[in-house]
Amino acid sequence: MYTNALLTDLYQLTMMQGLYFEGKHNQACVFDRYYRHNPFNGGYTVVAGLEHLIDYVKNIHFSDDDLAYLKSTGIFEDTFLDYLKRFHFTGSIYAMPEGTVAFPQEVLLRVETTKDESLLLETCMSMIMNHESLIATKARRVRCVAGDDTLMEFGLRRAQGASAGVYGARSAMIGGFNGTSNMLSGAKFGMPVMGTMAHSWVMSFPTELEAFRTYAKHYPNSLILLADTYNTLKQGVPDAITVFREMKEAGTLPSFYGIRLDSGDLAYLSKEAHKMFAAAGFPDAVIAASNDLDENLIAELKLQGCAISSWGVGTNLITAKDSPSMGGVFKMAGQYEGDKFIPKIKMSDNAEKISNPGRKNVLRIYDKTTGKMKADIIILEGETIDPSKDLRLSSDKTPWRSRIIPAGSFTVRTMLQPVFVKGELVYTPPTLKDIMAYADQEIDTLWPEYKRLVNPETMWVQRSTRLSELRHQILTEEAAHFQ
Ligand SMILES: Nc1ncnc2c1ncn2[C@@H]1O[C@H](COP(=O)(O)OP(=O)(O)OP(=O)(O)O)[C@@H](O)[C@H]1O
Ligand SMILES: O=P(O)(O)OC[C@H]1O[C@H](OP(=O)(O)OP(=O)(O)O)[C@H](O)[C@@H]1O
Ligand SMILES: O=C(O)c1cccnc1
Repeated sequence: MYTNALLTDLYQLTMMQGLYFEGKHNQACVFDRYYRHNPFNGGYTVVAGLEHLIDYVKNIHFSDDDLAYLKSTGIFEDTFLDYLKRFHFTGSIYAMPEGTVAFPQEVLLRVETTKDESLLLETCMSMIMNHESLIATKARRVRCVAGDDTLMEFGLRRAQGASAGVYGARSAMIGGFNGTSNMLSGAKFGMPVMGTMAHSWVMSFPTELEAFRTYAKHYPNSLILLADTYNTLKQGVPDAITVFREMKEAGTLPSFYGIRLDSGDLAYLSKEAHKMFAAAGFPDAVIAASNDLDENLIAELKLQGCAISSWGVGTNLITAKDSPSMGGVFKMAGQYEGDKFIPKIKMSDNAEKISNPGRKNVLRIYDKTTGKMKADIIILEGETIDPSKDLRLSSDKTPWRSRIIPAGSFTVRTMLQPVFVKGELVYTPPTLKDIMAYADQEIDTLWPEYKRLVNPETMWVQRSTRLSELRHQILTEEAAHFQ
């Protein structure tokens, strides 16, 4: 059987082999994972994927089949393959917990291990965290406009593969969805599964009314009838009312019942349907909607006064259609030469792309009274901020915008938590329920200005003075080589 050890790019393995023969594969180093822009032109990113990542790192090893395949390529030598037989993760990983809100340039995850382990992990680690954070962020944008409405993830059939569907559904929960139609996600992650019926069910019976009655007979407690197969207002809603009335008379009408609309003008149809339900004595009939929805359309439908309180969101969420990739990167921040740690940067003509050197963490500053976030400061590990002293925020990018946060008015939180230490898993992943509750609290730490869909405020993120100085010093030294 092939394993996830092969879920990587060829160049990682060729570099690993090269370093092995150069005797450098065991060199200790530090890599950071961060991203440069929030997806969807948004004001934040919701971190997700850590549980998946832990599972991947814990289990990483090369099977006999993996090794046989590597040999068959003709690229890898037996001595290196022998070494890979014993490969497992021996390093340390520090990460922001799933559900955390994060911002560009911040270290979301720091890996301290050997060169070869860092190389092997990079591709899969980036894939997992980029994908799951992207979908969790999209879902959170939907939640932010949906208020307390029910959000159902319906995307599996349009997902780009099984893994994207399964882990995407989990990420949607971290972003604030209530459930999914995806059964494997439900089974694997203990998520609530939800669903209605397809047009094919309605079309399988001589009449829509018969289709509704039969469904109600089998599923009297979960009764959302698809009302748009033929004519929503002239037939679908009246047929639904007939079934609700029959159930009410029989004393079997459940507390949660209603219809789903999947085409036409969802605002108009939902308002008309609600009026018809109310006139028939069913004012609490739920109106669910689906049809290529996303956060923008839901916001627009709400502006139009729609009577929808349950939303099925598929394609646009599971594929993150309007921002389909997250550009998170994994860059070396330093390496040990003997016992000495040498911080490193990746140079670029584009100032934004120059990486931050050193072993870093992120300190988050909250207003003590409101609990809202004020800023993030990227620090060199070990640096502290004393909340009993004034804090001066001053970015080296925009020094003229400096400001003081008065002593005693703020709290400080360290964002990266130890996950693996020297190969040992030291972190107990929270349950999905706990992650969801934490993710809700996290988004509440942002003022609405950071959450709006269009042109949100940019969170204040700066380097500490020591980090800025170190970066400047390395940049100056590197630049001197090209004078
Ligand atoms: N009131 C509305 N305002 C804005 N967009 C809407 C409104 N009602 C529906 N939409 C959206 O417009 C898009 C097109 O919907 P429409 O039902 O016209 O096309 P359709 O999906 O091709 O329908 P059908 O299944 O009948 O062919 C969908 O994304 C839908 O969610
Ligand atoms: O529109 P999305 O956000 O992607 O949500 C999922 C869609 O999948 C279903 O349609 P489909 O036409 O695949 O099947 P159906 O016959 O059940 O309507 C459902 O009715 C939604 O329209
Ligand atoms: O249960 C539903 O209504 C459903 C599930 C998947 C896709 N579309 C709709």
